Amino acid sequence: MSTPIVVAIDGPAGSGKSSVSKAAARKLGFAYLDTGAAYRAVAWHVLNEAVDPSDEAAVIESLEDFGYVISTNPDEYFVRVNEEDITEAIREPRITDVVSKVAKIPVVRQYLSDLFRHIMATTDKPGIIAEGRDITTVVAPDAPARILLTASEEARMARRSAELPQQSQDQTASALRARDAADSRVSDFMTAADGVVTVDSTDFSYEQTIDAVVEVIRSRTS
Ligand SMILES: Nc1ncnc2c1ncn2[C@@H]1O[C@H](COP(=O)(O)OP(=O)(O)O)[C@@H](O)[C@H]1O
Ligand SMILES: Nc1ccn([C@@H]2O[C@H](COP(=O)(O)OP(=O)(O)O)[C@@H](O)[C@H]2O)c(=O)n1
Repeated sequence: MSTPIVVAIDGPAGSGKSSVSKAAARKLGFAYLDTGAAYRAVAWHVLNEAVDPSDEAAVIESLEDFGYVISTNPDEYFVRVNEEDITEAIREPRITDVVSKVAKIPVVRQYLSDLFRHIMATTDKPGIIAEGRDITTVVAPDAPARILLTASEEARMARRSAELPQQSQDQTASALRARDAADSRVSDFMTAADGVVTVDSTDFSYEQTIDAVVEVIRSRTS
């Protein structure tokens, strides 16, 4: 079988990476890899084992029984750890609040980046869209299509608030700001690296953003 086409998409929280990548993958018949889900799953696993997410050695040790499975089918998305379905649980604020702590540990990043490269190389689809914070720069810097998906802070906060009606807008905004600040100390996902195409979705509708991303992918891979 021929080598799959890899599409790398990075950007800050709420820019639309997950929803747009999933929709673009559907349109192109590609697989979809949500890399943030793996960092969230590590955070879930650590809390589930009553490990302190700030204790780097203990977090690293917890990787020994991290039985992680993610679906790359955009029509049937699920995330499991040791056979427990945690698709919904990893979106809870208690996970979002600590995920940056485990994501800044270099051994965790190396472990997950190797896993992502393996998933990308072994997909049975003609291509795979992988999205996160460091896919265009670290995980797949040689991908033929690399996109930085951005949106103004205001737009991103409004979108995330709409998804989290149980939290006040202020709570959602300050959590998002704090996470972006912590994450940007680890990866630069606010400026496009050389060869990375920026798609700014601030003034686009959701459908327009999908079309813009699909257009970049088509132009870079045909
Ligand atoms: N123009 C747009 N582009 C991308 N997403 C949009 C747009 N307008 C509204 N949205 C909504 O904003 C949310 C973005 O969330 P998500 O895809 O999880 O972003 P990220 O993965 O970057 O955190 C989704 O619910 C999406 O439907
Ligand atoms: N490639 C990636 C993807 C996510 N992450 C981490 O994982 C967290 C969750 O990522 P996510 O993509 O689910 O976040 P959202 O932007 O969807 O809220 C981020 O806040 C980062 O700490 C990372 O470090 N590198």
